[in-house]
Amino acid sequence: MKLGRLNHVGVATPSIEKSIETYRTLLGADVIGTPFDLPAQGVKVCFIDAPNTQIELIEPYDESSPIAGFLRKDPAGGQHHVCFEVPDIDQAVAEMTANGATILGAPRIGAHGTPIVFVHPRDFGGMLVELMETPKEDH
Ligand SMILES: CC[C@H](C(=O)O)C(=O)SCCNC(=O)CCNC(=O)[C@H](O)C(C)(C)COP(=O)(O)OP(=O)(O)OC[C@H]1O[C@@H](n2cnc3c(N)ncnc32)[C@H](O)[C@@H]1OP(=O)(O)O
Ligand SMILES: [Co+2]
Repeated sequence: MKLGRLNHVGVATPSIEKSIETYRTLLGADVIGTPFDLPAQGVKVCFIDAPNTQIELIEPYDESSPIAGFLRKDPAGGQHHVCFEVPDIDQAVAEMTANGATILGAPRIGAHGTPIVFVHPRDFGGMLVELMETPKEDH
């Protein structure tokens, strides 16, 4: 398995619109596209651009969303996960599992249209890690 770039930092928010305003006003940041829903993942998503990575703003799609649970603990939201790219998600899952990591569920399609998985926070000292297969055009 080869660790790829830091694709994004996931930031939970109760309001993507308000967070966009904050990133624009305080950081002069650009928004990539417009917010979009990922019902299967329970989130509304919008990416903030940065030169070498992105901020992934994530808002609960509904009350069953993992982000709704996160906001119940931290109503203002905050840093939720980091996402690293890997060349082959299945190989990464197999190797990490063999090394004792707890992979949360089977790979599914994430916000960039490629397979993703999450690794339990306890494997990384309390940090939720997402692995995302590098888009083919970026190989
Ligand atoms: C997929 C679309 C998009 C993309 O990039 O493509 C996204 O990134 S969507 C992101 C939203 N989706 C997910 O987060 C899916 C993975 N998350 C989960 O499976 C759960 O949220 C899980 C397992 C991390 C926690 O769920 P659980 O119901 O167990 O929540 P608890 O509140 O009971 O927490 C248990 C334990 O984990 C700690 N925890 C929870 N969330 C986080 C977090 N974001 N970062 C770090 N730690 C977290 C929580 O504090 C508890 O710790 P404990 O020591 O047991 O008190
Ligand atoms: Co993510």
